[in-house]
Amino acid sequence: MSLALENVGVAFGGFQALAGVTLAVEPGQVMGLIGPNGAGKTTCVNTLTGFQRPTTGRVRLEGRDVSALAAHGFRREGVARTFQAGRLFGGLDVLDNLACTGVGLGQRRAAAEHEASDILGWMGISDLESRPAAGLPYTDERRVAIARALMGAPRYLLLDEPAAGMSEKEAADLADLIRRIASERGIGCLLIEHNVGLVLSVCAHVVVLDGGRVIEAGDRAAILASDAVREAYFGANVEVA
Ligand SMILES: Nc1ncnc2c1ncn2[C@@H]1O[C@H](COP(=O)(O)OP(=O)(O)OP(=O)(O)O)[C@@H](O)[C@H]1O
Repeated sequence: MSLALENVGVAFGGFQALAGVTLAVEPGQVMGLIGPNGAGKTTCVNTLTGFQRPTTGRVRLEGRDVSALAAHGFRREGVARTFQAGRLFGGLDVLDNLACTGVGLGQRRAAAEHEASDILGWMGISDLESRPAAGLPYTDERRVAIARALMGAPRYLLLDEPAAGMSEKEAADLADLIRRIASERGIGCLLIEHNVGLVLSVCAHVVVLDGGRVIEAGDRAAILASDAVREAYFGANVEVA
């Protein structure tokens, strides 16, 4: 069981954003995806969620070829994501932001509200229920976007830079939440982050992209020991403590 890219290439005109990328997100685990600016991380997430079609290769969900599925099809099949910007409905309160997603997934309104309330409670942010989304502080907006992605019990959750702009304490709390999403809800998570320390603290397995290619994959120790990773981030011949 996995959500996987199989030898995927993505070209934008003549520009090859991804080339021969193979990776798999497994249920109940948090996988990290790191790499310098422009490495192709967001393009990977877009391809794994139907926002971008692969030019070559395949996207597989539990073994099925879903390369041609549209984004709403991925969501209905249990693949949820968050965006770099929260993308909440500013005019609605927090509960309705979640409930709308449930209704969009085919739930009745009352069931959607019930699930929304449960998720906010599970995350410890029930106090936000009736707050208008437009007025939320940045960190709360991020947390609500994650809560909304949990509607409909997805099997996979792809998080695109969820800790951007957070303090160290807020990022540590977020790390705890992501661990709980995987361990308590059994969801397979893919975490894209510029905060490499956060990724290494949360993820058992990390994939490193550079120039649209996978240059390293492995556990924390393998990533820290990799010359290819050091070179991609800091240039050749730089010692990193
Ligand atoms: N729609 C597009 N059209 C043309 N080029 C694109 C498009 N989307 C992404 N690219 C290019 O593809 C490359 C990979 O972009 P992507 O956003 O996936 O990288 P990233 O690793 O997420 O970068 P960052 O860390 O800066 O967000 C970049 O050079 C980017 O400019």
